[in-house]
Amino acid sequence: RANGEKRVWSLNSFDIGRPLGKGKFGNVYLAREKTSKFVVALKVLFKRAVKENKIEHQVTREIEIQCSLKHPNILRMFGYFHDESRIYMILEYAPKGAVYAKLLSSPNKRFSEETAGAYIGQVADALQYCHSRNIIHRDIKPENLLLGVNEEIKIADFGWSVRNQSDRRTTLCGTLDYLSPEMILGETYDEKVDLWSLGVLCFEFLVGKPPFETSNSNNLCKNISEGEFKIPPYVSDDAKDLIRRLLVTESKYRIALNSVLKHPWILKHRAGKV
Ligand SMILES: O=C(O)Cn1ncc2ncnc(NCCc3cnc(NC(=O)Nc4cccc(Cl)c4)s3)c21
Repeated sequence: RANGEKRVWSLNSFDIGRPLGKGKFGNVYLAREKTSKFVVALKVLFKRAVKENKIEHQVTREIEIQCSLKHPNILRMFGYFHDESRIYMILEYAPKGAVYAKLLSSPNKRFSEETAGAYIGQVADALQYCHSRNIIHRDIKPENLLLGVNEEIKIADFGWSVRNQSDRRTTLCGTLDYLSPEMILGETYDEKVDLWSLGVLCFEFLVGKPPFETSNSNNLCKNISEGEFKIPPYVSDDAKDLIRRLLVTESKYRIALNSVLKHPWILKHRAGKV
């Protein structure tokens, strides 16, 4: 809209297409806005499920945060609306789907150094943008990364993002693999938790599994808080160096994002090396 006034949306503004993904709180559908023919992804959340899980505050915070973010590597949220039983998020459509699916279908279930380097550089770019706005994502993992029309990374699902204060009230669900030591230990934390997750993501892209994976979960917490991990020999020395600078248990010693963006391994695989 020219003067940016908030348009009021409703379900009959859209033609609904095939389901794109299924979630615990509701599904995502391909959709097309009737007048503009603009294609979007429509995430539907059931109000009852949101209420039962006491995550209304997370949904409102996500909408507030994601509508304010505009970056090529962050999935846009164009708006939202609700009816008596559901909340709808109007999202940018990522035509090349989930990074997670691409990782599973890659040879040896891992990416080449070129692909991994390009993706990690784009995630670092998007995180630098978020942190400059005092926003911590807190849930960086392959499941929350999508791919745009040119295979560019789109960080999605700010359901766990917060403004920069430690908010330990929300019990974290889903995989613990990506949790930083300070979060595991319930200490106060800051945006450096995203750096830890970036290190876990880099490891998983290059190795095909997260660094602290073990059979039973209490060892997992021990391994994470002690930061013990082994990087296989086929990983390049540059990539090993970056992983080791990100997976540092003491958060204040983790490499800063602007140094990540200047790291030799990232510069080598940056598209166009801008
Ligand atoms: O592979 C897929 O995911 C399917 N897919 N394929 C293409 C594609 N293009 C765009 N979006 C897709 N999926 C939606 C991604 C999301 C973005 N933002 C979200 N936010 C959210 O879920 N919030 C939320 C949920 C439950 C509770 C709470 Cl508190 C908050 S989900 C797409």
